[in-house]
Amino acid sequence: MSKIPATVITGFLGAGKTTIIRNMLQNAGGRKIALIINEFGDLGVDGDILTGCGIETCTEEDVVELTNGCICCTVADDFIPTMTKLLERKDAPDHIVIETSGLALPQPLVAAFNWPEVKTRVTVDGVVTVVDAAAVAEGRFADDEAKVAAQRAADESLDHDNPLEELFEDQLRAADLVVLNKADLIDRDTLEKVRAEIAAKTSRSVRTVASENGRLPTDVLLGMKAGTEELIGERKSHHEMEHASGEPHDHDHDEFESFVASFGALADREAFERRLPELLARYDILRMKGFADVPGKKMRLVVQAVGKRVETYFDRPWKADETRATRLVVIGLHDGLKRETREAIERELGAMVAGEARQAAE
Ligand SMILES: Nc1nc2c(ncn2[C@@H]2O[C@H](COP(=O)(O)OP(=O)(O)OP(=O)(O)O)[C@@H](O)[C@H]2O)c(=O)[nH]1
Repeated sequence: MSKIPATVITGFLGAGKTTIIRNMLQNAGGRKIALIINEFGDLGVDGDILTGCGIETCTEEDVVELTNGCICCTVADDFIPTMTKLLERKDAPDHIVIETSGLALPQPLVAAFNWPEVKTRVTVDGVVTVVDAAAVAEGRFADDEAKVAAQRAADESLDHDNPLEELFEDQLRAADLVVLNKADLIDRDTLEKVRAEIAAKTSRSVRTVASENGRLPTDVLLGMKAGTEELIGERKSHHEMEHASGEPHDHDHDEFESFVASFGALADREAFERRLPELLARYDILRMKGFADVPGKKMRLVVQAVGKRVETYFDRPWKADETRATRLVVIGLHDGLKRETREAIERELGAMVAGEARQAAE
C-alpha cells in the first residue's frame, strides 16, 4: 500500500499560511485534500475562514481543527489520535495538509511521522515555510546587532534570546521549500535582499519561491516527495540543540500570550480600520484576527491584522444559530500583554468598536 503524502505548512503568525492553503484548495486539480489546522488562540479563526470560503473541496468534513494548544506540544494527545482517525476513514484522502500555528516548532510535529501508528501509512511530502517577506524586510524578526551589543556591554547578565528570531530560524531550518509571500508589498531589490537573508539562515540549499497573496501553482507546493520525517533529525531547533548540550529548556510558548476580546456590534467599520493600526503599534501586538458584527449587514466581517497592517472583508452570511458579535483574538509577546495591558487594550478596543473613540477624537 503506498503511503499518503502529508505537507506541513508552517511560518510565523500572519505570514499567509491560510491564504496559501485557500489558494491551493481552489486549484486542487481533483486531489482530495484533508486539512488539519492548528492555531494559537481560542477562536478557531483559520478553520472557520476556510470552511466559510465556499470552495467545494473545503467542507467542514475535510477540515479538522486542533484547538487544544500548539500542535508541537500536543503531538501525542492530539495530533496522533487525529491522524489515526483520519486514516481510519473509508474514503482516505489523496493528500493531507497540516497548517501549524504561527508559533509552532515544526520539528516535533515532523518527527511524529516516525511514530509506528503513522509511519506505515503516511510520509511527509515536504515542509513549506511561509515567510512574510515585507516583515523580514522591515527587520521584524532580527535583533538589531548593535543594540544587543550595547545592552550586553551594559549588563552582562542580560538574557538576549529573541523569541521571535529563534522561532523564525527554527521554522526556516525545517523547510523543504520557503515561500517568500507578500512580495506585492516590496520592490524587486528588497525581495532579493530578503532572499539572501533567508538563504543565510538556512544552512542547506533550500528552494525559495516568491508569491503574492499566496498564489502559487499547487504542483509547486505538493508532490515534493521529500520524506522529511527521515531528515528532520538533521534540522534541529534551538530548543533541541540546547537540550542536546545539556541545558534543559521547556518549549511551552511562555514567551507569547493571547486572549479573546468580545464586544457587541461594530459601529463604524471605516473609523475602526483607520484607528486600529495606531493601537496595534502602541501595544506591540503581533497579530489580531476575528470577526465583527456590522449592523444592517447579513455578512460577517473578517478582521485581520499583522503587525500594524489591517485588512477587513465580508466572508459569509451569519448562520441562523450563530450569535452575532465582534470577537477578536489578540496575540503578543508575554511581557507585552500583562494583565493591566490586556485590560487597557480591551477597554480601548471596546470603545473603538462602539464608535466612542471616533467621537472623542472628532
Ligand atoms: N498584501 C498581502 N497580504 C497578504 C498576502 N498573503 C496574506 N496576506 C494577508 O495577511 C493576513 C494574514 O494572512 P493569513 O493567511 O491569515 O496568515 P496565517 O499565516 O494563516 O496567519 P496565522 O494563522 O494567524 O499565523 C491576511 O490579512 C491576508 O489577507 C500577500 O501576499 N500580500
